[in-house]
Amino acid sequence: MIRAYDVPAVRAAEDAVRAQLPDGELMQRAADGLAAVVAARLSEEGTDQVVVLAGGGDNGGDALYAAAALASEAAEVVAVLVGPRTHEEALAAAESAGVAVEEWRAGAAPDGVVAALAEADVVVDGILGIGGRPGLPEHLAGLPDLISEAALVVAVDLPSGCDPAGEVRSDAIYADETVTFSLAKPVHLMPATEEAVGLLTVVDIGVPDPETPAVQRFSHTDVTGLWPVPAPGDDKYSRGVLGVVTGGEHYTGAAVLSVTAAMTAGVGMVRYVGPEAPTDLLRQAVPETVFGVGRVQAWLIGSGLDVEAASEEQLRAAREALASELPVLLDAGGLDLLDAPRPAPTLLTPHLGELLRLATRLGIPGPDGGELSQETVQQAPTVVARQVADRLHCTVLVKGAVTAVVSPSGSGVPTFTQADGPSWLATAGAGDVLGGICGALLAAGQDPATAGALGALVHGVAADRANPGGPVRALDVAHELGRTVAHLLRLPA
Ligand SMILES: NC(=O)C1=CN([C@@H]2O[C@H](COP(=O)(O)OP(=O)(O)OC[C@H]3O[C@@H](n4cnc5c(N)ncnc54)[C@H](OP(=O)(O)O)[C@@H]3O)[C@@H](O)[C@H]2O)[C@@H](O)CC1
Ligand SMILES: Nc1ncnc2c1ncn2[C@@H]1O[C@H](COP(=O)(O)OP(=O)(O)O)[C@@H](O)[C@H]1O
Repeated sequence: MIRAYDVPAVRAAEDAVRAQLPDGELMQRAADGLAAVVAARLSEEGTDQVVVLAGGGDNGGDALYAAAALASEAAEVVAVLVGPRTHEEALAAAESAGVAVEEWRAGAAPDGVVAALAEADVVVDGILGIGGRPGLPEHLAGLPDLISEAALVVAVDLPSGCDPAGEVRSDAIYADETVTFSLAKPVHLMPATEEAVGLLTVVDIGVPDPETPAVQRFSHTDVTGLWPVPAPGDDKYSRGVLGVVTGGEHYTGAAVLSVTAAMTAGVGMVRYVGPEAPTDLLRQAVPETVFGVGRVQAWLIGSGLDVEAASEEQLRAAREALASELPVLLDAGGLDLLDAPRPAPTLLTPHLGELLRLATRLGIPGPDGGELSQETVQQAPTVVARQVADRLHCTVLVKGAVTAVVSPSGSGVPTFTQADGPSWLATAGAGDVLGGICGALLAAGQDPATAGALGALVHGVAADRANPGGPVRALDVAHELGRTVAHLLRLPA
């Protein structure tokens, strides 16, 4: 499990440790850890030109002390002071170690800075850390274009410009590697910001984990212990039966994809409710499917379901499921069926377009009070997802390269994010497969947040294993699930 802590919790944990240490010791540990990582990269690459960008806060202090430590490791270290102020002790240490200093506190970049950035092998981004607001300082808007394409960009704590809470996408430095100190922060794991982080390296500076994480991510080794594994006394009913209302006359394949995925992920039994075309197809493709309404432990409703054109039988089954006390997963067209909170566990699995449609239907406004836009949903997907979760008292899984599983405010459940799948997984029907996996987990008794996050993990790993490094089709991902679960269950805890 990877855990990330919000900024107030990080500051409190750091303050408690700092109070026990000599002045400046904690920052020195951070700077030494950062310098060791940069020195290792220089020696791996055989390179030696370093530019350190130092902002006005403690993040700039880390960067300048690291510059001082690197002065003996690199042929040239240039520190560029970009903040309205400078950490004076750290600057003095850098200067006395022989670091060349440039200033770029406003306006266009001075020629010396442009030249240094164009020639740099490694650029250390120490402009803003956890004290940063989203976006780069105005005069640094053009900075990313000045950094040599060939340079390795190492961010201190987080890429400058990123929202430390990871809620909002903004102009930022895109790092190849981010070196953080003892504790991961939401920025490192959230969909709006993770892409800018690159490789995350955690350097231990002796700050213990706070009690409550804000964001969590399952690792492969967490699957053992969470995945429902049958015992000798189990039968198909005790393992969980999933009722499935997916597909229709137009989207027949969605039924095959979702039911195949639920079966290969290990559900005890599937009861499918749908019209003739998907039913005929399922009889051929997944002969173990049972047809018609009956007793189930959870419902999967929606993938490939067009509510306007759905059969009477499907709509009746869906409405009865929503009125029941059973867990329900709503995907795609099924999202149109929920208007108010229900008293049982409910997991919604929209992609960004479906999230916009759903939030708009619920009357959730944009940040300016006007109508919600596609741009807002793209820039702040978890903010919108949380508003939906709060309105409907449900769990919202937002699909994407980084999939986020958001629970209602005040529920005490952290946001889960998973980034396990290759970009090849962005293919038609992949969401139907995810629905089948998460549905199987709900039927086995998992709570919606765990079912969503664990399902996303297994979905991503299966996509990779189905054809490592190359294209995959959704049905191949579904067929890979059984072997993927077996592989993950064999990993040592
Ligand atoms: N605490 C500890 O024990 C340890 C801390 N450590 C390190 O300290 C870092 C946190 O340092 P920090 O608190 O000084 O904040 P930091 O991110 O440097 O920002 C400074 C100032 O920038 C400004 N500003 C913000 N956003 C802006 C924007 N978009 N555009 C323009 N300006 C903006 C804003 O000032 P304002 O504008 O409000 O006057 C803000 O106050 C942390 O990430 C880690 O690297 C380590 O040494 C380990 C021990
Ligand atoms: N760039 C990406 N990298 C990895 N996974 C992705 C990427 N884009 C989308 N996905 C995953 O692919 C699936 C697509 O689902 P969805 O958009 O619902 O497709 P469909 O409706 O065709 O089934 C989701 O699980 C999503 O997380």
